[in-house]
Amino acid sequence: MESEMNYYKFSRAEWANFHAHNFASVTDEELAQLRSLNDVISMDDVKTIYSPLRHLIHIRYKDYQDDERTLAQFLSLSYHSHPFIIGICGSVAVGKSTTARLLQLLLSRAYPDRRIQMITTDGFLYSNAELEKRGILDRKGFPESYDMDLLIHFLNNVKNNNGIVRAPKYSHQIYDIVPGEEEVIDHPDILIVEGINVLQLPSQQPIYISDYFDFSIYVDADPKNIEQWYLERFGMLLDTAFTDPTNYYYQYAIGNRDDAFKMAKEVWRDVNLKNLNEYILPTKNRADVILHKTANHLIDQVALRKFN
Ligand SMILES: Nc1ncnc2c1ncn2[C@@H]1O[C@H](COP(=O)(O)OP(=O)(O)O)[C@@H](O)[C@H]1O
Ligand SMILES: CC(C)(COP(=O)(O)O)[C@@H](O)C(=O)NCCC(=O)O
Repeated sequence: MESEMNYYKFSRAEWANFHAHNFASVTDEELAQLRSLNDVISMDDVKTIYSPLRHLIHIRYKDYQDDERTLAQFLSLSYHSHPFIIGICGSVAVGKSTTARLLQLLLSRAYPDRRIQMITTDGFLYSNAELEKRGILDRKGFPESYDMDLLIHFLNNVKNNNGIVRAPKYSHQIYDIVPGEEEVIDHPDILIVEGINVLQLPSQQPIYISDYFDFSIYVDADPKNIEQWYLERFGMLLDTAFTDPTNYYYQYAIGNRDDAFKMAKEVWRDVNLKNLNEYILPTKNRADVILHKTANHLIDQVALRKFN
């Protein structure tokens, strides 16, 4: 069966036609703020791909608010808005956090009086010490390496406006949860949640995390390209680790570079690619929108879900 039969598919050029001219655009200066590591998102991508995407999100956000008002009326309750939650899914190193940051900026520009926050599910990974205790340190990123209970409670608290909501913080530099630091989510109107697991249906819980998402995006690409982006990011992590012995990559940074890359290639093959094929890719068809990237992160196709 064709895996994406429930989607309209558009080439880059076709999708660009849905550009919304009345939306504020971002400046080069603001784009420069977005660049993480080797990130080179172009203005053309913003206009061609992200501007129509933002317009679509605007429509869905409006529908969501209308639905909430209608339900409040039906229940004879006074209307209180609940955060609109956007999920961004895809492989390790496919560009989820970059997409999330870009959307956060675009939505902040579109709704200057609204609070748009973002978070990654990396913070819900068990600490390395806990992974080691469970004997699953080599399974980082796989479903069992996340505290899904904590993630569901986090989403439930945010959705229900239960005060300021805190979450643990993960750092790629120390390759672990950062002790004593936390992410603070303070009554957002829109929350963007990015992570490899946002569309997964965990077997243990009666509630799915996807129940909390009002719009979802899957970032897709050929695994060969993703491997290259993973290795490029690894190279950049090495370059920044030289001067910092507390950095997880320090030993690799001061050692033989070829050996370091050999290790990274093995980790890609044995951990992240495996995780992609077994647990991440099968969730692609739950997304509202699939952004397909080709070489150099160029988005060449956009798929839009037809029926829910
Ligand atoms: N649109 C883009 N253009 C150029 N580089 C990008 C783009 N998106 C991501 N990257 C780069 O690819 C790598 C992985 O991106 P990242 O956002 O960290 O992925 P993820 O959050 O999915 O792990 C990073 O080095 C990042 O700078
Ligand atoms: C923390 C992660 C699970 C999540 O990755 P992200 O999507 O943030 O790139 C991943 O970066 C990771 O550490 N995977 C385990 C194998 C490895 O790359 O070291």
